[in-house]
Amino acid sequence: MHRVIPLSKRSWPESPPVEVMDAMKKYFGHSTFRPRQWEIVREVMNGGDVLAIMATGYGKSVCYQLPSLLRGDLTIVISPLLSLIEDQLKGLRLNKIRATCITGNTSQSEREGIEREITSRSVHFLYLTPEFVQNADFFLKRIAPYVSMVAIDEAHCVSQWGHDFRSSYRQLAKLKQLLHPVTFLAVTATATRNVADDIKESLGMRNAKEMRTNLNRENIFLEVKRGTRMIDDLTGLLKEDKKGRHFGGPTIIYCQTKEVVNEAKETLIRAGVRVASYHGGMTPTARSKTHDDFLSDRISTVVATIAFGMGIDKPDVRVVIHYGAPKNIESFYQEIGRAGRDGGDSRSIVYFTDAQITRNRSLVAGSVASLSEEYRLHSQQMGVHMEMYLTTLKCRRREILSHFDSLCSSSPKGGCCDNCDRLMLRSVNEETPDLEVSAEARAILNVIQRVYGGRFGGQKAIDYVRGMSKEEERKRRVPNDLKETFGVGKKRNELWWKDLVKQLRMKGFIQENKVQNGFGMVLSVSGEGVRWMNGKEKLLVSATAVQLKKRGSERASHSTPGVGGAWNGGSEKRLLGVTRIREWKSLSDSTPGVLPLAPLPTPQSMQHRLQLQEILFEIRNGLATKRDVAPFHIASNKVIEEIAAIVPSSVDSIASVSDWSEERRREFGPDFIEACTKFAAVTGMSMDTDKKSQWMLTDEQKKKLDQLPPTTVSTYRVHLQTGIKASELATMRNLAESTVCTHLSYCALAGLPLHLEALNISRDLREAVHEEIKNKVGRNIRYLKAIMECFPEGFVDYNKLKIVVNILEYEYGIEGEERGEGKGEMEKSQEKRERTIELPTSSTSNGPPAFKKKKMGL
Ligand SMILES: Nc1ncnc2c1ncn2[C@@H]1O[C@H](COP(=O)(O)OP(=O)(O)OP(=O)(O)O)[C@@H](O)[C@H]1O
Repeated sequence: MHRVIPLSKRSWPESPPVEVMDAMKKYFGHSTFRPRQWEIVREVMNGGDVLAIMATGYGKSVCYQLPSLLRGDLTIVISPLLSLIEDQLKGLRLNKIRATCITGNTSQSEREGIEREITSRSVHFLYLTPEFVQNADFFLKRIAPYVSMVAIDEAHCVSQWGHDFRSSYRQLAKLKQLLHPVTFLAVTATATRNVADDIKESLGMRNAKEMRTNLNRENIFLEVKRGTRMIDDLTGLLKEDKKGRHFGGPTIIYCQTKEVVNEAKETLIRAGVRVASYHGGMTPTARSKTHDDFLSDRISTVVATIAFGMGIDKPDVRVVIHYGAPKNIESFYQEIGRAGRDGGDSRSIVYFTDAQITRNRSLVAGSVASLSEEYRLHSQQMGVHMEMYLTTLKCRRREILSHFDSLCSSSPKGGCCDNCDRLMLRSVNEETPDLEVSAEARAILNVIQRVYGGRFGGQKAIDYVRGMSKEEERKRRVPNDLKETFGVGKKRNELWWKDLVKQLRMKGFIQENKVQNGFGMVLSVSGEGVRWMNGKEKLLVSATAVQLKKRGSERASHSTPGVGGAWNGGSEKRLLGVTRIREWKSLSDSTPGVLPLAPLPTPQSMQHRLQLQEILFEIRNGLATKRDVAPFHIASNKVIEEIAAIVPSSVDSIASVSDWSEERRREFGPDFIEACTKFAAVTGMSMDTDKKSQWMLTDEQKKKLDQLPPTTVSTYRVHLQTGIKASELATMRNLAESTVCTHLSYCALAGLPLHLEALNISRDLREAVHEEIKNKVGRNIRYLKAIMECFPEGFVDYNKLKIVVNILEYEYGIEGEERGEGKGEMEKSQEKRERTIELPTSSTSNGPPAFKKKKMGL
């Protein structure tokens, strides 16, 4: 054990000192902190309580484990699930860190043993369930002198505002008294303003610092599809290779009921997928087998109810499918957050039907009926945001992020969602415009509330404003002002009004209430709706397809700049002119500024690298079985890929592998080194290739690369090192060819050099595209389709076109940006471009999709 430094005796500096960085490298293998991690660690080590709201898979464990490792004292970790606790303990023990747990299954004698370990200061982490804490006052008082911190994982469970309320979490505040003095660190990925305030209040940490990271999980691509037949929907996503049929990597499929779980499992078994199920109707042993088989890659897919939510800690889940409309946006964010915790590209796909949305609404209305108004509205809001996510034609990512932070300051980037992709590949601006509906909204709200008294569904109110004869009788019985409302909306069709009612419900102006002792729901106007009705504020909604139909002439003109929700900059994005302001350099150009690359690997050496990777994966899996842990506990996929690239011959050359702790490197490194040495002897592969020596970029180029999303960086790294074709690159990255080409187009826009020959992009093609842009589309490069239509079929495809257009944008600049003549001006223009990459302004596929800060309410 380390020496114990009493809590108050040391003040930790703003930048992590060397000993902290050494511990980070030693225990976690990380060379840097992610933003806010050190701030959080520092604050709790200086004795302050913290509520940390960090994206799923961001690295909360570092925050609550590092303090005890540095100070050599004891942290109690409260964790909601036994499976999570077991996973954490396995990971810590492999690092030779003393950690233990007490759960309902711990015997009295085991508890006494643990207490002895604590009092002899030979344990760093004690994991407890909140249920255990409820009845353990005497035990906790006895160990109090040894505890310096309490970490509360999944802290949103404290709050009734949240999606996963656990009453036992509310008892945790007593730990402050029982263990006094003690620091609290509460961590969660899902806390809105209300939830955050409630957590602090309920845990008695009113003075806690609240620290938030960006919640955007940009490595998860978001897609939504209409559900059809299960067999078609699910099997249509399958891929086949030597590992059999799978969804492109470890996959979780969430279903709403265990019946659907079983049906999906049977469907996939018949399709040849290695799959198992997980739901509340199974025995704990059967559930635990599914969990273990999934962690150990014996099965590729788990079909589960949401019971499989927080408990899964597998870093390389590539796909999360929701088969059926999810109920609320907060649980949904947690569930899709199971994907891509290793930072790799991942997908979230939802299949839904309208009937499922209606059923969910009815369930929520039923379950919240007994709650107070504020909780009821919040619960309904979580459902409304989910519905908006499913049905929006705009960016889905923004829809999620704005639920947690209405002032969200993150700007979604490329590889974002199906809607952004759709909007990229268009020939005119098809962004849905905002529509002013103040008069119509006031009319229908008035009718719902005053004509029908909140006792009917929406149909009667719609018929009333449309002046339908079946509701005429009603007109005679209402005050005069309401008589006039009869028929005011007859110019709009029924679907138009239905969409408006839905929009008002989504805005929170209309509330749905379940019919008592019956089926269906009735509508009333919420307090917020009444406030708006009585005010003078205008109401803008994002027009639906039906609402647009009525506005044919307006529709043609809605490509006017400025109209169009989140999308930036109207319909035009014109190349500056015909003179290059700077030259974009290919890797084959021997122009100064691009350093020569190390010789590119031959196809044979690439083949060898892949073979070695497979051998190393096998070794890892063998070690995991022997140790009864999951393969990722031994080494992550990324670590294996790095080792296969280095081909180490000694412990020294394995030292540069990142995110691999010292203890793991020491213990498992020799097995991998031995395999590499044998393989190199047979194949003649060169050994000890320092991965860094393959980075031939200038410092300035590296800086630009750092500003791009991590998935783009990974694609670029492989492209740079291998110079292989886009199709091969896609296979290697396990991505679609269009995705890797989009990544490369971002690099081109950032001025980073590419292997253009490998991508089959000639100078002639670049010039031909430039000519057409100048002559036929008025230098407007916003819509790729319009450019594509200038060429005969088959001349160029979208993948090449998006790269070429971005090269041209880099070389010629964009109207409205400064055009520099001298060096200083050029640099200014360059700086501006760098900002563009951070906060992209393009809405076509020639750059990451753009989001207008103002429109996002940023
Ligand atoms: N500073 C860092 N540098 C590199 N990788 C990091 C860093 N911090 C954490 N990670 C990696 O991030 C991944 C997720 O970490 P961790 O399990 O702590 O996430 P989490 O926030 O608890 O996730 P969840 O919300 O899903 O429970 C791990 O693979 C971890 O190694």
